[in-house]
Amino acid sequence: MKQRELYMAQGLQIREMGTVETIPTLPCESLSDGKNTLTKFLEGSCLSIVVFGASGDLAKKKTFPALFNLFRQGFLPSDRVRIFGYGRSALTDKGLRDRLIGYLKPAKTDPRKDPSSVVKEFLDLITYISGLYDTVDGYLKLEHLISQHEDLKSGEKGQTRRLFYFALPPSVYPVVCRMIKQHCVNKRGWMRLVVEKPFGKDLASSNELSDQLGELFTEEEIYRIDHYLGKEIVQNLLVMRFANRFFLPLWNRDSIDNVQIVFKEDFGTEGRGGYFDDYGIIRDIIQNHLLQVLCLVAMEKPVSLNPEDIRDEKVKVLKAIQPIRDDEVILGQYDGYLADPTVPKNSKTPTFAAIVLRICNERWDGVPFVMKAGKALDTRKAEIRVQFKDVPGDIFRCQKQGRNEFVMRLQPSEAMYMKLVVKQPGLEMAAIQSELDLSYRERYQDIVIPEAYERLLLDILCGDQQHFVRRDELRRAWEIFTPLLHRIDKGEFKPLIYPEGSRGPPEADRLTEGIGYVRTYGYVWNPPSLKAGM
Ligand SMILES: NC(=O)C1=CN([C@@H]2O[C@H](COP(=O)(O)OP(=O)(O)OC[C@H]3O[C@@H](n4cnc5c(N)ncnc54)[C@H](OP(=O)(O)O)[C@@H]3O)[C@@H](O)[C@H]2O)C=CC1
Ligand SMILES: O=C1O[C@H](COP(=O)(O)O)[C@@H](O)[C@H](O)[C@H]1O
Repeated sequence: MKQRELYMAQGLQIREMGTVETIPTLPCESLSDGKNTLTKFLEGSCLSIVVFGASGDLAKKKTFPALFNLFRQGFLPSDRVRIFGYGRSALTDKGLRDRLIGYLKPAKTDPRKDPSSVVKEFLDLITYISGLYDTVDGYLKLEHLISQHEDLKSGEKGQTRRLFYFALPPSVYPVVCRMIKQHCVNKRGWMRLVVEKPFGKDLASSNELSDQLGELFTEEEIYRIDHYLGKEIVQNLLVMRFANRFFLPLWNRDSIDNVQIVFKEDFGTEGRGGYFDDYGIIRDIIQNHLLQVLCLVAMEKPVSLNPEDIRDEKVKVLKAIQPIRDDEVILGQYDGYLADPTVPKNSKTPTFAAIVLRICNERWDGVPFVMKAGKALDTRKAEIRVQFKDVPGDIFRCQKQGRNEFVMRLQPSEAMYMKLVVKQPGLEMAAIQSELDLSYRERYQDIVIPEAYERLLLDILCGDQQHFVRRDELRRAWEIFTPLLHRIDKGEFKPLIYPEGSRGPPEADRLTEGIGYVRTYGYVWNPPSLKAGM
């Protein structure tokens, strides 16, 4: 059972006419076929979680905090779970725990009296193993400690579960996989491997990595994590699109003019310049996070909620994407990027890109999808903006007001809102633009939205691969971008320099206007959820 099912079990909080009322929810089928229930999950056998690269940035900022959140909600019972951090760094258990403590935030609503005791209980579950990735010793020690834990909790013959999380640079994946296969295979239950993006640098390297992993482990054992698939609004796309009658006839080329999928960060590479410069914004954000979002925006209705049926539909969208046109690519690099000491002085790596993707199928032919991502821009946000066509026979002359738009804001402050034209209140018969707003912070005041990693880790424990990238999806995603990436790598496209804190190169705005996007002028809506302190 997932957090959403827990909410259902508890009864939704609804607010009406200023009152708060709890209504029992109607019996509701699990949102995903074959998903394990909480009972089944909690009754599960003993669990060992191994975090490779435990000393690193991702581990401390995302992996361990997500595990902590699952722990404090009761998903990782301390009588069955042990967490092993593994890395080359010479750390002790205490050394690792001290590193993590500042990143573990007990929720204000935690039922336990002393939040620091929850943190301590969690930290006590962690053992650190210092070892190399390519030699046997560390893995033998790891296997010994896991087996010891399993024997203690499950007896010598009981079922066990092993989860290996790769918070590591992908270059190390193959050797770690080989070592796990040789020394740490679970002979008494399942084992699952979680690998982080980037899965390769281009089609060839990604295929090679997939082959290397595929020789050792089955597709069912490999979870390619893309944390955008764990974000609330991204998970809502499927429900929003296919459970609402009024979207069904509109969601196509007849009504939609263009779609923008945008990622902006208001800070630069911040010490990750060494990694970033090798990859650039297309490999870091567009080829994975934004493309996954595009799939969910554009795919056909799957025949069921079975993860394979959903991923089949995503692959079909990817297969229908046309080669990228040179005149539909704008690259940028922020002024100041080269000042990062970890970035080579003559780097031409793009920190900004706007790219038009075109899907050649019956639903989307002629509708441009603009993928825009950049670092060191004017704001931090990620959103999907669907712009509708002009109303034919415009008797109110409302086209001057701007077009209908449906915006899904992934962050900050999750929201979905519709920009539409209404009568200006008053005596005059005038049309003005307004909005219908579902700001999550206002609407779901008592609900804490889970972090993406927390949700995805729970999916892994439940064996649900719906929100993970399948091998054929990955291959097709690289096929789309590899020709462009190779030409960028050869220096055939030069990034335009843009000031830090700006919207990016003005050429990108001209590109979006060129493909038909009409900006709304004279009216800026400031959603309440953004005013409230983000
Ligand atoms: N940081 C982030 O915000 C995000 C990261 N990712 C992905 O997660 C993975 C880990 O990222 P992150 O934690 O930032 O990476 P780090 O650079 O912090 O590396 C993690 C750990 O891996 C070990 N390591 C680093 N370089 C090497 C190397 N060349 N050979 C062997 N071991 C090495 C180090 O541990 P030790 O020396 O102790 O062994 C290090 O602490 C990467 O694939 C990254 O792309 C994905 C999304 C976001
Ligand atoms: O994968 C990555 O994502 C982060 C942005 O994640 P978000 O959840 O904060 O939107 C980005 O900063 C990083 O460069 C990239 O590797």
